[in-house]
Amino acid sequence: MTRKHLIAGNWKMNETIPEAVVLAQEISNGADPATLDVVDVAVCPPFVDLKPVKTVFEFDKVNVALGAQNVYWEPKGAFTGEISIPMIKEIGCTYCIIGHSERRNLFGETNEGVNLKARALIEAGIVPIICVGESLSVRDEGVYLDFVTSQVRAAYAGIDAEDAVRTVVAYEPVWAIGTGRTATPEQAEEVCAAIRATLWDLFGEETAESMRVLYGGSMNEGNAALLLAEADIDGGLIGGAALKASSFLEIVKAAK
Ligand SMILES: O=C(CO)COP(=O)(O)O
Repeated sequence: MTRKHLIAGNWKMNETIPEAVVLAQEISNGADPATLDVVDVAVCPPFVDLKPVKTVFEFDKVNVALGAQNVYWEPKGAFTGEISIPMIKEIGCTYCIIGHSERRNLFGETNEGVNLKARALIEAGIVPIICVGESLSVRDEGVYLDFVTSQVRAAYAGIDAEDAVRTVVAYEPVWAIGTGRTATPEQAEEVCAAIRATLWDLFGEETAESMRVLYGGSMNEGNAALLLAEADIDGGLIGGAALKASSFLEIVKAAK
């Protein structure tokens, strides 16, 4: 089964609107249209940057999709400070990251919340990028496969194969995020393969084999090709290296 690679840039809490416009323009100017036909590419800027970034890509007619970094599952109402799925949909998001370890660890996001978000996004036709990954202490205890696969099972509770096929999983070991300490291709593949085995168990072979499992954590232009060559790694969720257009585009090229 050949799966189209997806390279998604998670800009995290970086880039004011003018900075975001410059970065989007650099990506747009540097992107090779032929590569964008064979690799799915998305950027996930902060909420306030979504519209300006969208405008750049639309004006340049460049095939880069837009994603949000978080969302709330209720459609509207008294939820001060939250952003709804209809809002990100209207602005043009086709992806939404959920369950990022920074949200889980710093903002109390739970497996249950991730599941509610996944279901609401699927319902709205937006692709959730469901993040899972273990901390260093969990890895050192040797129970990381159990930990990560139970995060996957919790995220997909009540979701059937027909809907699961429209989702993406991102394996992001917490110890590799922003640390420069990338998982080796073998370490990343071991967990991504275990995630796929879990998806197989939940949804059957055909669905599991057609779903994309990304790796994220200090992925850059120097290590992307080897990570992306692994059988169960279908793309990358890029943090720091996504903030420099040339690095991001090198990773996109490596995903061809
Ligand atoms: O958290 C990440 C993407 O969501 C990875 O971040 P870094 O690429 O900066 O390690």
